Amino acid sequence: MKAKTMYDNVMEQFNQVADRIDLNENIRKILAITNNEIIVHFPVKMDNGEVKIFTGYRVQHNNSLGPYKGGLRFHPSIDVDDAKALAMWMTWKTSLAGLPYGGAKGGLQLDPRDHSIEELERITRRFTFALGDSIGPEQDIPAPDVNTNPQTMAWILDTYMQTKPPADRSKNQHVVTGKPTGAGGLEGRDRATGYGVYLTTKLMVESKGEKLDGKTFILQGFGNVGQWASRFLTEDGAKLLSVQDAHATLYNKDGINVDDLADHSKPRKGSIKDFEGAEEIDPSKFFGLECDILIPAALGNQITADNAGDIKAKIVAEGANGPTTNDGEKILLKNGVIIVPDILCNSGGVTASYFEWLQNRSGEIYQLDEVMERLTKKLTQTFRKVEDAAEKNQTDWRTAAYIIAIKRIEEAYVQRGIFP
Ligand SMILES: NC(=O)C1=CN([C@@H]2O[C@H](COP(=O)(O)OP(=O)(O)OC[C@H]3O[C@@H](n4cnc5c(N)ncnc54)[C@H](O)[C@@H]3O)[C@@H](O)[C@H]2O)C=CC1
Ligand SMILES: O=C(O)CCC(=O)C(=O)O
Repeated sequence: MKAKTMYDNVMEQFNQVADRIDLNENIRKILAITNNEIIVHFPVKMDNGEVKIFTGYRVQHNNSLGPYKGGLRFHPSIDVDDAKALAMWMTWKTSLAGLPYGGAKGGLQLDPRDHSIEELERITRRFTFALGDSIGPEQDIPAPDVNTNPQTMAWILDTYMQTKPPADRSKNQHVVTGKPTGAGGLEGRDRATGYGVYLTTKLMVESKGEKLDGKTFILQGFGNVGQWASRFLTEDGAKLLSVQDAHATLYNKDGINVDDLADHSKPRKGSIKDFEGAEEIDPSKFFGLECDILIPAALGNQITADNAGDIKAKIVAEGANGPTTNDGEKILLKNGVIIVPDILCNSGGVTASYFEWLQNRSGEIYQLDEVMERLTKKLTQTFRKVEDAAEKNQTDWRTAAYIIAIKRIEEAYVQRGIFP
């Protein structure tokens, strides 16, 4: 049987909740489709003079609550189906967080490790040009995701601005978020997603009447999200036993030092391989390691029916988007594992992006301490909303989060008088 894709999973999740809340039939039809699926092909000259054709995607799922919002990833596996799933998750995430945004996602089918920095800049600029006014500060606002970063956002901003008349250029700073701070970015956006993973994990541990201090965790993905999440968690007393990335799986029963591992991986294009502060183990052992908390912070479809039964952790905190398949989730829930769902767990990133967008729109500059304070308040509120909905509906946390997110969109359509 063909394995389910991320899109199959997100549709199944949506349909289950739509049935459960008896979602208005017309709104159900709208939310089941993506508004726009943009595919662009464009040529770029490589360093050796050869011209290569690249394929880029931007899928805009729904904008009933505000402009489309979501990241861009550069990865060989991204295709229109993945972008559709990731865009839908963004719609639920922004709605759950109470932000004035819809959902989008996109990216380029390439491996950045195959390109020089100069090639990546030319590719990003041509991609931006090809997207044209499909993106825009009040239309669709990209942000970093897998293998993209503040530099990528700065190239997009600069290219987009050049397509506008000189007098209008500075009005377009909020066409992307996650920019470098010198180019209008927000202090704290770099750590915001990882901070949210940390905070929601801590709140979940505490809601079980326990303390984070002394808990052990294992981490998949040591990029932006994984590094910041593990830094905050270890600073608050948790112990990092194992890290897996695309290149290696590390283990140390006495704990892995996050800053040392970050210093090791930085000059190695992000790879954790050959780190001396831990032993390298067989990657297939990772999910079955003894620990209290598992944090998937890499790609989707990692926890499946094949490995969910091995998982010893009692909490799975989804830093990644869509890391758990629906079949994997059923096994986890049956085994009493609590899942902090992606649309809650990793929503610190888009919440901070909203602060960045507001900062650019208002001409203000927010300080790091006020950003972290606002982020903490907003994430805690969202966490409590999901906790209450899980209790009230006697259901798991993902279903509870979806109920809140989808009902908010339904309410918007109904109040606008479209589908009474
Ligand atoms: N950057 C952000 O602000 C946000 C990111 N996310 C999600 O978090 C996840 C990670 O994103 P970032 O940290 O930004 O990406 P990143 O590009 O900084 O890091 C990705 C990490 O995943 C690892 N990885 C890739 N393939 C793997 C594999 N097959 N097995 C194990 N590890 C693998 C890489 O080696 C790297 O350590 C993604 O699912 C992304 O959609 C969610 C919300 C916001
Ligand atoms: O910061 C943003 O706008 C979106 C980040 C993102 O792609 C995500 O939350 O999955």
